[in-house]
Order: sequence, then C-alpha cells, then structure tokens
Amino acid sequence: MSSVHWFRKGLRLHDNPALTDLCQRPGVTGVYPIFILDPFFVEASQTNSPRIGVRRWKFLLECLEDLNVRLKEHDSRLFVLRGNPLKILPKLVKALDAKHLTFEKDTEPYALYRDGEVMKELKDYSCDVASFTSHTLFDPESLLKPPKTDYEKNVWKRGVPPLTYRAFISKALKAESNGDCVPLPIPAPTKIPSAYTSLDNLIEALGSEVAGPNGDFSVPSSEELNLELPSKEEESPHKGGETVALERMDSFLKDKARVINFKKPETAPTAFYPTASTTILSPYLKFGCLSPRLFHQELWAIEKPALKTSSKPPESLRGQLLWREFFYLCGYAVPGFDSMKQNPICLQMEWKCPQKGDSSPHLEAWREGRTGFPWIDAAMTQLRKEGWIHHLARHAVACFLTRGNLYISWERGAEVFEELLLDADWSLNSANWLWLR
Ligand SMILES: Cc1cc2nc3c(=O)[nH]c(=O)nc-3n(C[C@H](O)[C@H](O)[C@H](O)COP(=O)(O)OP(=O)(O)OC[C@H]3O[C@@H](n4cnc5c(N)ncnc54)[C@H](O)[C@@H]3O)c2cc1C
Repeated sequence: MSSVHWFRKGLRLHDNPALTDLCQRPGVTGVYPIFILDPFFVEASQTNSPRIGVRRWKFLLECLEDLNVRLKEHDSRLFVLRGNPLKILPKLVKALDAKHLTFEKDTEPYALYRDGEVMKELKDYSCDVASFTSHTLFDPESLLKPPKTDYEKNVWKRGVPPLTYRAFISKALKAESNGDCVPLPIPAPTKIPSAYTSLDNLIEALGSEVAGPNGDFSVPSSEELNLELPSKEEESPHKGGETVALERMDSFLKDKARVINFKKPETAPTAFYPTASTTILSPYLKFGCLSPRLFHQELWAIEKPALKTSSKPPESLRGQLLWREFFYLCGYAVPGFDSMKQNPICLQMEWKCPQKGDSSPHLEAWREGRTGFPWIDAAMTQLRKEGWIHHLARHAVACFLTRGNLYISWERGAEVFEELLLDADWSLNSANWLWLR
C-alpha cells in the first residue's frame, strides 16, 4: 500500500512523528517522501523584493540535499515536485493510489489555508490524512482558553492566549522550572519502506514540468532556480541541513557551564561564528532541521541537575526556546498578527511608509547599511552578507528604523528581515517587531 509523507518545515528524520508513524503503519509497503517547491514562497511580494533572499534559498537547497542523503541511507530518496501543492498533491495521491498522507502541523496562516484546501480536496478520496505537532514543543491549541465574554468571543476566534511570557510559562510548564512537562522527542524511523512506482508513471500523471529539468524529481540546482549565488568569499558561513544542525547543537552544548550560566542580555552581539555567543540554531529550527523537543531535552538534561544555580527563563537558553514557543502561540491565536491595523494587541501609530510597497530614502539607506551610524550599518551589512545577526543587533536596527530614529513602520522592517534572514520565520519575525513597537 503506497503512502506519502509531505516535508514542508520539519526537514529532518529525527523526532519526525508524522514520518515515523507512517513508516510503522501496518500494510504500508511504500513511502514517498516529497517536498513541494511552492510558488507562494518563490514569487516576489508586492514590494518587488523576493520573499526569499538568495542566501536563504541556498540554505534551503542544502537542507534538501542533506535530507536526500539521509533518506538514501534508508534506501529511500526525496522527491521534489515543482508547482502549486493544491493542484499537485491531490493528483499525486490519486496517481499513486496512496492510502495515507502525513505531514507536520503548521500553524502559519498560509499553511493553515493550504492544508485545509488539500484536506478538502482529498475528503472524498480514500486516503487517510494526518498531521502531527513537532515544529513546536506544544500544540498551540492545547494552550488556549475557551473565550467567555462577548468581547473574547469576538476577538479570540481560536481561543484566548496568555499574553505575557510569564503567563505563558505558568500555563505551559505549570511552574517555571518544570521542564519535565515538555513532550519528549522520538527517534528517527529505523526503516522507511521504499517507493516503487516508475518515474514515467508519475510524470504522466503530474506533467513533466513538475519533475524538474532532469525529469527525476531531484533537488533543484541553483541554475534551475536562476539564483545568482554569492562568490565563495561572500558565502554565508551557515550551511543548511539536519547533519550540520545536530553537529552545531552538540558542539554548543559540550560546554555545560556556558549553558548553565547563559544569560541572553549578557551575550556579545559582536562575537561571530564560529565563536558566537549564542547558538545560531535559529535557521535550523526555522526549517525544522533540528527538533525543538530534542534541543529542549538536551538543555533540560544539563539544567535540571544544576537548577539551584542555573540561569532561569526568560534569560536562560531554555528561556529562549520558550520565547519561540510563546511567540508561535501568539502567531496562531492573534488575528492579523503580522500587521498593525488588523492586530488587536498592536499599538496604533502614525508611522512613515505605512503601506506595503512604500519606500523612502531613509528606508533604503537603512536597508543597504548606509545610514552613517556605524553600529547600525555594520549590523545591516552582516545581515545582508551572512543572513544572521545577534538578537541585540536585530533589536538595535529595529529600534533605529522605528521608534528610535526614523519612525518608519515596523512592517517595512519585517519585510526586509523576511527577505534577508536565514531564520526568517513568520511568527517570530512578526512577534519580535511587535514587541519593540
Ligand atoms: C526585530 C527582530 C526580528 C526577529 N526575527 C526573527 C526571525 O524571523 N526568526 C527567528 O528565529 N528569530 C527572530 N528574532 C529573534 C532572535 O533574535 C533570534 O531567534 C536569535 O537571535 C537567533 O539566534 P540564536 O539561534 O543564536 O539564538 P539563541 O539565543 O541561541 O536561542 C536559541 C533559540 O531560541 C529561539 N529564540 C531566541 N530568541 C528568541 C526570540 N526573541 N524570539 C523567539 N525565539 C527566540 C530561537 O529559535 C533560537 O534559535 C528576531 C528578533 C528581533 C529583535
């Protein structure tokens, strides 16, 4: 019996409950691991700048290559399909006569829409569709309160979220220190049943453009995507993939004293990779090359025996992961989270450049790192060249653009970050810009 696992984020084999569950289902004899290159993420936004900058593209391709290599170790492979998932996926399921489709739950607005449409399309087809939480520590649904008052019912359609970090921690962990409440990661599948259908059959059902220029559903090259890659000297030092993610996590966590004493505000924004003061795991968490539950488990194993003396959330390293969790919950629960006007918890201000597509010489100078303020320009230059900057540098440039100096809308800043950051993440980017407003 054929089945499909759809990778979107969650580009990993470890702690991938959707994949592991599928591989263990009785009667499943062939698993197709697929990734769809969705034009939604490729096309330029209204600002005419691409949603994904070239460095993040490169990082994604590295993640896909690495995933393919790891799948091959299990006698499997990754099938990369080019096109709109709403059109391709139902066709694929039908062509393979697949009886199961699994994927990781994704709570961003576009993903919720996309997955809802795919499920609708497959409703009358005898394919069991199942999604699993593993991009966050908790399923956001589980942390929302039912709305009671008319106001709450009107505003919080998905449920009422805790709106402060402290309230979130006490809801999620019941007590600040109780890391034992967090679900544990699961191991990678031991066996991935191979898929047998010939590529010709798939091409006939889906169309040759879906299979890529070589007709083999392989990971695209930079040439296929028309990417103008930076020269070797200009490359970002951060390489994508689960293999690098696990190595980097292990390497950072070797220094237990650093983990136990980690206080985010005291880390240096001017320390760069490979001696950066924070983990630089954000791009790997963003694409799901690293499981947050595995990272949490490793952190908790170091912190728990030293609980009396260790640093605590929100400053500790586990506290950083909990910020991520809190902001994902807000992104899911708060309507219009990425905008000022539609967002009920956002301060309303008369910013300059309020509309998508608005520009100004000050905005351009900020974006290009030529404000004349050395610290701001250095941070924006690092962002452009490496795709990652320290939290305090993000804070500084964000304050400079908004309430600190230029009074330009935070939404314009978030768009620039969305393009340039390797770790650009809808929930976290919106949340952190909102936090500053
Ligand atoms: C204006 C602005 C925009 C930002 N946009 C993003 C974004 O698009 N994507 C993103 O991942 N982070 C974003 N951040 C948050 C933060 O700066 C980065 O997560 C962090 O600097 C990543 O570096 P690190 O992995 O070394 O973090 P570490 O300090 O090592 O923390 C470990 C992990 O905890 C999470 N984390 C840490 N700080 C935060 C935070 N403030 N909010 C949410 N999660 C956090 C990240 O997943 C991070 O990898 C933004 C911050 C600001 C001020």
